[in-house]
Formats: sequence, structure tokens, C-alpha cells
Amino acid sequence: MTGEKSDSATVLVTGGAGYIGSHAVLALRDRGRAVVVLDDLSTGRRSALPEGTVLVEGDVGDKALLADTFARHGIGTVMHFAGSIVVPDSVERPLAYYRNNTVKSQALIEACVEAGIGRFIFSSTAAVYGMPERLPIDERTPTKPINPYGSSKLMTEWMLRDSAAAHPLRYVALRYFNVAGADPQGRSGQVSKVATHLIKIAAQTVTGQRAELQIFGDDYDTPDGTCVRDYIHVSDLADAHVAALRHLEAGGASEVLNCGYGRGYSVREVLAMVERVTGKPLPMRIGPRRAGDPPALVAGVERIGRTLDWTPRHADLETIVASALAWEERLLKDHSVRQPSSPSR
Ligand SMILES: NC(=O)c1ccc[n+]([C@@H]2O[C@H](COP(=O)([O-])OP(=O)(O)OC[C@H]3O[C@@H](n4cnc5c(N)ncnc54)[C@H](O)[C@@H]3O)[C@@H](O)[C@H]2O)c1
Ligand SMILES: O=c1ccn([C@@H]2O[C@H](COP(=O)(O)OP(=O)(O)O[C@H]3O[C@H](CO)[C@@H](O)[C@H](O)[C@H]3O)[C@@H](O)[C@H]2O)c(=O)[nH]1
Repeated sequence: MTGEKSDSATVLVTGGAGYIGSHAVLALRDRGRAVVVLDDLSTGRRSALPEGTVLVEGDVGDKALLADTFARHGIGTVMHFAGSIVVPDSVERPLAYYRNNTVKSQALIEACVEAGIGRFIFSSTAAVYGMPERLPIDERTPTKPINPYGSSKLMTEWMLRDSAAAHPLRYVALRYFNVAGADPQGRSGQVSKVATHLIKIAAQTVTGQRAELQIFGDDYDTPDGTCVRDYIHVSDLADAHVAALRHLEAGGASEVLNCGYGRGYSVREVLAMVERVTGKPLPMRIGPRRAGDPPALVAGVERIGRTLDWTPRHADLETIVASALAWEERLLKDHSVRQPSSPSR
């Protein structure tokens, strides 16, 4: 491809100081790949990065900074994780989400096109599907997001699709289902100021940071009445990014791929697993439904299976839950992993 950087070039990981991005940094570095992280540390932490990782502290929408970073570090591929991720927050502050997720992604894609960077891997989400009627959800399912977060991500997918048609740019958009768990070696995990994800909240309850957990509705049309989700271990997801990188480096075509295991667990099943792993009852009660929750989301995984050389290594709920609990305990004991991201925040 005209102007495309060579295969061994450095990978720029935007949002690399965050939960999923930091696991991608680990996966890349474990394979000897050169990595540079661009992060504004708004929700990320410097301490999430392995020692020696180059961190450019700044905004992913800053085109001058991007051009300088691309040139200075010989960037050949961008993995774009930076963004705002809280669905209810996106309903209250839609324009902030369109700015941080869509407008800034536009600047990043444009900077890539201008610099001749021909490979782009994007963190998309199952939220682009909205409330699908049929399971499993394959990539041909109509995209009908029901909140600004999902719309902000879908628009970035469209920008990538149209840019790839017009410019020497190839991309993989990975639509993540429910990401959970932590690095098996305990090097990173989820740190949230305000946790919203089920397994994170369960881990906080187990460690006594919350008195109890609420199940948001048990009257759904699902086998046990609680919502069903496809939970994917964050380290497997990170490996999927490495596989997507290899796919693009080998000359592979642009793709939109679901990332999940194709297997759903109900909220009750997840909580039963937490109790099994800890050997203790988990204080919980049934609460009302949470607005906007689809009853069931399970990924169709045929396409990722045939497109990428990706074999999940942690595809069972017990491993996911146990790693999340181990990380939560480490967070409580070891102040250094919680250190504030920068003195000004
Ligand atoms: N966590 C999930 O379940 C989930 C599901 C689907 C998709 N995703 C997507 O995965 C990506 C990573 O999510 P996460 O869970 O790791 O969230 P996170 O908040 O831990 O990570 C986001 C990172 O991006 C950085 N960031 C945010 N805005 C920035 C900006 N303008 N400039 C530079 N850096 C910026 C933050 O400081 C943080 O380090 C997001 O794009 C999210 O939409 C996450
Ligand atoms: O305290 C809690 C928290 C969650 N839940 C339920 O647990 C399930 C999973 O919820 P959560 O962990 O918040 O994830 P989702 O709402 O399914 O959303 C995640 O997964 C989606 C893809 O499936 C992504 O699009 C989103 O970005 C990501 O946050 C849902 O049924 C929730 O109602 C509870 O019952 N109690």
C-alpha cells in the first residue's frame, strides 16, 4: 500500500493507561512489540503501564501532538482505546460523548491518513446493536444503538469504513461484548472511580467495599429471569487485538468483528460463580430493572473465528471471576496500583 509503514513499526495505543488498553500494552510487550501510549489520564493511570513504557500524556484529538508522536516514534499502526465509556453518563451528557468518542476519533483518523498510517484497530462495542431480537448476534445484525455511547462508537466505525474506501487505510473494528477479569499475573485490572460493571461490583462487595449488590430485575424473558451477557476475559480480548494487528500486517482486509465467546451467562449464574469461588454467600437483593438493559446479548463468533488467528486462553467464567477477585484484593492491599494518575487530578 502506498506510503504504509513497515510491519515492524511501533504500535500507538491510545487509552493505553486504561483498563482494556493496559492489557493490550501487556499483550504487545509480552510479544516483544514496540509500543507507545497516548493517554490524557482522565480515567487511566500511569501505574497501569509496565515499567519502561513510553507515555505521551495528551489528548487523542490533538492533531499537532499526533503528527509529532507518529513521526518521533515511527508509528505504523494505531490501536484506539481512548474514549468515554459510561452508558448512563452518555445519556446525561451526549455532546461530551460525541466530542470525546466521535469528534476526537475523526481527528485521529485524519491524522493517520495525513501521515500515511495504514493500519487502525478500533475499540467498538456490542452497544452498536441496541436491543437485538435474535441470538446469537452476528455482525450482519442491524445496528440500532439505543444510547449516545453506542451511537458515538458506531459513527467512528462509519468514519473508518468510508476512510478506508477513500484512502490507503485498513482497519479492524472489534465490537466487544462484556469485558471482565484481570491479567492472570496480576499486572493490571479494572480501577473505576464509580464502578458500574457487574463483576467489578461483585468484587467490591466480596471485599467489603459495598454492603450488598443489587440484581437489576429478575422478571426478564430469560431462563432465570435475569439478564444474559457474553463475558470475555480482558486478556483474551487483548490477544484478539494482537491477532488483528497480525491480520492487518499480513495484508488482510478491513473487518468488523464481534469479540465474545458465543456463550451467555445470566446475572444469577455470574453471582453463583462468585459465591463458588469465594466459598461465601454474597449479600444481594433483587432491585428494579435498570433502564436500557437488553435482556440478552450473546456474540456470534463465527466471523472472528475464521478471520483472525485467535484462540482464547481464559474462556471460562470461573477464571474470569477469580482473576477479578484477585485483582480487587490486590487493589485494596497495594496502594501503589491505585496511585493518582497525575498530581493535578
Ligand atoms: N469496558 C467495557 O466493558 C467496554 C465494552 C465495549 C467497548 N469498550 C471500549 O473499550 C475502550 C477502553 O475502555 P476501558 O474499559 O479500558 O475504559 P477506561 O476508561 O479504563 O480507558 C479509557 C482510557 O482512555 C483515556 N482517554 C479518555 N479520553 C481520552 C482523550 N480524549 N485523550 C487521551 N486519552 C483519553 C483514559 O484516560 C483511559 O486511560 C473504550 O473505547 C470503550 O468504549 C469497553
Ligand atoms: O450492580 C449491578 C450491575 C449490573 N447488573 C446487571 O448485570 C448485567 C451486566 O451489566 P454491566 O456489567 O453493567 O454491563 P452491560 O450493561 O451489559 O454493558 C457492558 O457490555 C456492553 C456489551 O455487551 C458494552 O456495550 C458496554 O459498554 C459495557 O459496559 C446487566 O444485566 C445489568 O443489569 C446488575 O444486576 N447489578
